[in-house]
Amino acid sequence: MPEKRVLGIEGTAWNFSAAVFADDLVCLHSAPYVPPSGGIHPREAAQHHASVASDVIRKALNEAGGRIDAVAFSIGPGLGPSLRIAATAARTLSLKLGVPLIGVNHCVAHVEIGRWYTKFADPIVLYASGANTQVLGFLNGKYRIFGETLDIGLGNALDKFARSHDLPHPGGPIIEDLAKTGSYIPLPYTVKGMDLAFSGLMSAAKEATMRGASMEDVCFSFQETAFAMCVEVTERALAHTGKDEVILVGGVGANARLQEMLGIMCAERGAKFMAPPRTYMGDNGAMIAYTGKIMLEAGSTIPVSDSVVDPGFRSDQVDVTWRQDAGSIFAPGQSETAERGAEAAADLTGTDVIKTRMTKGYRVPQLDRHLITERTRAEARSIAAARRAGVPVPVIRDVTDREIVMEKLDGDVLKYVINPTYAEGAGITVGKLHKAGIAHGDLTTSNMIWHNGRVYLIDFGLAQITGEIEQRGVDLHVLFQTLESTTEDPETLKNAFIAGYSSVFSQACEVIRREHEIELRGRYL
Ligand SMILES: C[C@@H](O)[C@H](NC(=O)OP(=O)(O)OC[C@H]1O[C@@H](n2cnc3c(N)ncnc32)[C@H](O)[C@@H]1O)C(=O)O
Ligand SMILES: [Fe+2]
Repeated sequence: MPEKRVLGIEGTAWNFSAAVFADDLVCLHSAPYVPPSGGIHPREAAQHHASVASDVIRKALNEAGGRIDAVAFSIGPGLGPSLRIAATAARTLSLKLGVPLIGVNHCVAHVEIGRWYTKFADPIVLYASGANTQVLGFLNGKYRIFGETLDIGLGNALDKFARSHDLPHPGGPIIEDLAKTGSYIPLPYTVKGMDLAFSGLMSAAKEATMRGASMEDVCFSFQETAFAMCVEVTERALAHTGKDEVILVGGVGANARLQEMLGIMCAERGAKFMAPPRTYMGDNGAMIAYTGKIMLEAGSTIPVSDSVVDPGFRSDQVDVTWRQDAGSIFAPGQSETAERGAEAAADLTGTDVIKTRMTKGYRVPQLDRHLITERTRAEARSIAAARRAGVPVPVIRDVTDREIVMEKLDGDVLKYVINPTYAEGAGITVGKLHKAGIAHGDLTTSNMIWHNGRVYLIDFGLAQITGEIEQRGVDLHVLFQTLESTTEDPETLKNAFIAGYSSVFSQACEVIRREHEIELRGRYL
């Protein structure tokens, strides 16, 4: 049987693009919209798309020649007016040619073109684009989001900063160029568990230039800070899932420094790293054509009546019908004598645990030193405070610049053995912690140990002593995301956790409400 040929149409934002995979040839044609001034204007972008659509599509079809078996298009997420132009073109062609229609999730298409190019079967994906920044991994039929931006996408943060200095859109590539001759100045580094935030960094970058720092230095430091945040979260997802491949996709992925940093992180961990070339990195029709093709082979077509665009369509909502594998879930059991997490190594050979924070070759030395010392100190302070408040945590014996010596706990790590009883126990422990005014900052099941009938918390490296509801909400959000991305029945476990949490903490309702808000905020808007 000849290979299926699918026309893919992309038009979510700045690029109107169409492609067909025809045997070994990728017939790809694009017409980018370049705003005359300022950022992307949704209505103008849509007008641009409407004016180039038939020409771009005709070119791709002509080059491919012959039959087309289906028409695929980006159904979301993206800018409403632009999405509708591409959808209308796709519906019209599907009816005219009498072939099925396929609605492709744009984010998942970024992932799939990356998998196609790299041939990596089950990678952790850093997807960094204008509107989105997510760390994804496949598990049981869905791409799970391990971490994502809680405010704006990394590309938008770079573009907005560039625009505030009257640089043309898109700012990302210009910043990359300016950064080449810059030096490091400290800017805010925001990682909350597995999630990221960029708007504070962008504002601080603007302020730094207003105070007289050079554009080169600020661009360099903006990149170093933002990219280190992304790489850190990617490494956390690798450590948590035990996967051993990483790919980088999305427009910001074209950045050579980001590629270099991910490459260094992977080399240090013994993982494989690859990124597709620029053509397939930013928005393009080939990613829709390819994803459309594998969706067609899996039977995932839609009637025209179901082809309404969804500007808020999330990557984790997609049923990945075309992957038969389960996706690996957990790191294989670690050794009895040493454990290596994303940022620290624990020596378990003695009667105590010695936790040492590791230098990361992907970070500039100043940032590396700063993060290591800060986190070691903060961790020791928070563990001591938690202990005083009666929260189950290990006893601390000694602290240096990068080392903490603490009591060794025998027991099961919840990541491997979670059940409703343990989840309720986790709720009680976290409730006590939050009541004591401490937010953990990295509340995953890897950091919980069932010991003597209670859940003990470890790894306070990102903890904060704070009265804020927000930080507690982020804690629950990180935990719930972990349960969703790594367990079969997250709802039961969440409910058990909430029961325990509410039994010891009077502000539980307020925090749970805030967690819902945070989840909504993380969505593409
Ligand atoms: C929903 C969809 O419309 C959206 N697409 C999107 O944002 O376009 P994409 O082509 O994936 O990414 C564009 C972003 O990628 C940035 N970019 C491009 N080249 C860059 C470079 N060399 N360094 C840094 N950023 C770069 C641009 O500044 C811009 O912010 C998305 O995937 O979120
Ligand atoms: Fe995109």
